[in-house]
Amino acid sequence: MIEFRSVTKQFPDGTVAVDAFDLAIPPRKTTVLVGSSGCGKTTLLRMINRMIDPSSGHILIDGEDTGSLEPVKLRRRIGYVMQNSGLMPHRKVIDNVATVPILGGVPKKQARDDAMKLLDTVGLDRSLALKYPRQLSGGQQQRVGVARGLAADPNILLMDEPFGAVDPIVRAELQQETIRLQEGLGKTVVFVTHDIDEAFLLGHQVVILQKGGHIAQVGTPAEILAHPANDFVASFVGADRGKRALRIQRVGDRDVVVDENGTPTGVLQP
Ligand SMILES: Nc1ncnc2c1ncn2[C@@H]1O[C@H](COP(=O)(O)OP(=O)(O)OP(=O)(O)O)[C@@H](O)[C@H]1O
Repeated sequence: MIEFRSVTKQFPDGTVAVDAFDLAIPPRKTTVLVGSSGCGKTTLLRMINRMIDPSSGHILIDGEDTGSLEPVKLRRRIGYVMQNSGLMPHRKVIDNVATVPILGGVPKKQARDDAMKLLDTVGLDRSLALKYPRQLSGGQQQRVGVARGLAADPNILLMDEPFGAVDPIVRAELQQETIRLQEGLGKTVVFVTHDIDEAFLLGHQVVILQKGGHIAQVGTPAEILAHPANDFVASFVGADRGKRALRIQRVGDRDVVVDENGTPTGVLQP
């Protein structure tokens, strides 16, 4: 469990990126922080592993105040995947994945063996291990980024717009992989996106943010769709424009579900 308790971040230039933020992030589930540009998503994510320190308030991981932990050690316990993969361009794929465990004291050979297995886990062919990041496609690089995030076998995986820069087809594949990995490995995933469809697809818990890290609504996708908390949320999820408004159409003896354009999307099961 990760808890934000009245967390505020004011940058030295006076910008208040996050203002008195409270949130409980349940373990072994995916929580998605979603909101438009500049609302404080990345700042919130980076405060979990202390890449950014809060100006006030506390972040607890399993009851332990992260402010009292050594940032470097904390970071080794928490996987981090960023947009554009953030890979080291002059290191081979295998070394990109194995570096953090080696820094953490795992013998080199074992770290490389583990890294090979992680390539399997994220659906990459082992033949890519000796290539350099620039020799891989954008989607493959993101998979390496995920493998690297998992390399220290962290309980928590932070993912900052990890699929923002890949094309829609690869993005859909990577989203499905993320669901599969989260379910299979039981990690606590905190995922940042500005895409509400991605948030609803991946999130067990979805947090809709407004500027200053203010929470507009927290809930499951179903709860948010069923009862948007206010006009901002209704607009953000598209409910005010009739988006996602499915209707039932009787066809003979069956009920067909149609979308806002009247296009059939499925058949209701008895
Ligand atoms: N180092 C910094 N110094 C000053 N202001 C900053 C700094 N980092 C972020 N900010 C400001 O804090 C606010 C929140 O930024 P943050 O990057 O957390 O937003 P975001 O929701 O992740 O945006 P995006 O989706 O564009 O990445 C913005 O107004 C941003 O300009």
